[in-house]
Amino acid sequence: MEKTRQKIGLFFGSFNPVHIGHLIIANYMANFSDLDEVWFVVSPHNPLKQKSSLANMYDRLEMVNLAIANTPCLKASDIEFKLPQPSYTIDTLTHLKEKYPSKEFILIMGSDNLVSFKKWKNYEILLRDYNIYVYPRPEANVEEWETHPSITFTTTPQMEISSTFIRNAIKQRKNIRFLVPDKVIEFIDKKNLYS
Ligand SMILES: Nc1ncnc2c1ncn2[C@@H]1O[C@H](COP(=O)(O)OP(=O)(O)OP(=O)(O)O)[C@@H](O)[C@H]1O
Ligand SMILES: O=C(O)c1ccc[n+]([C@@H]2O[C@H](COP(=O)([O-])O)[C@@H](O)[C@H]2O)c1
Repeated sequence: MEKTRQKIGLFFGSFNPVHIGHLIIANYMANFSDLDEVWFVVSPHNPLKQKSSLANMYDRLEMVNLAIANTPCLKASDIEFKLPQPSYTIDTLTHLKEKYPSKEFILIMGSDNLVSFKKWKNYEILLRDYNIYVYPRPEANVEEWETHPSITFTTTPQMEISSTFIRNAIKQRKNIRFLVPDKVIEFIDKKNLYS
């Protein structure tokens, strides 16, 4: 019997650091959609973001790995570490498609990303060649994309925190337990990150 292509959802981010907002989305998509796996693609440098208070990419990758340990449907990818920076999603997807020809890659993004999507490099090609699963984020007006054939809107539980909030909380010596997995907190403490 012919095996269907494995469907991989790609969740791109700085993960500076990874938090339960990211983890809830990734695990939900891997379990409650037609995706087989979700890969966290750690971006060394987001083309639309400032570099200040950005932890080293290897530390960010390690924090993702600690967070998803023992969860086979979730993986971390360092594919962008070897590509020219800043990392443009279209280039990463082209590279992944060549490296894993038997897999189908689907982009996962929050509706907030869709609002600024026209600023992304070659966004028309992205839409032509890939499917995108969009999950809801607050106050994002995505009306113009609602009937696009490459875009599927999903429902996911929402947890409104951000890495910025976590970094600020650490700076103010607040307790971030339950917002970030314990193993990641231990790593942040050990490496003295964001303080
Ligand atoms: N609480 C959350 N729930 C769902 N998605 C989120 C949440 N926080 C961030 N995301 C999304 O996850 C992806 C990766 O996020 P990123 O690493 O930039 O984290 P962030 O929390 O938005 O970071 P920062 O506060 O540093 O800008 C982005 O597409 C972002 O929109
Ligand atoms: O390819 C682009 O032009 C592009 C522009 C902005 C963002 N991205 C990707 O989207 C990811 C999430 O973006 P953000 O701003 O929500 O953190 C980021 O890590 C990049 O991989 C990609």
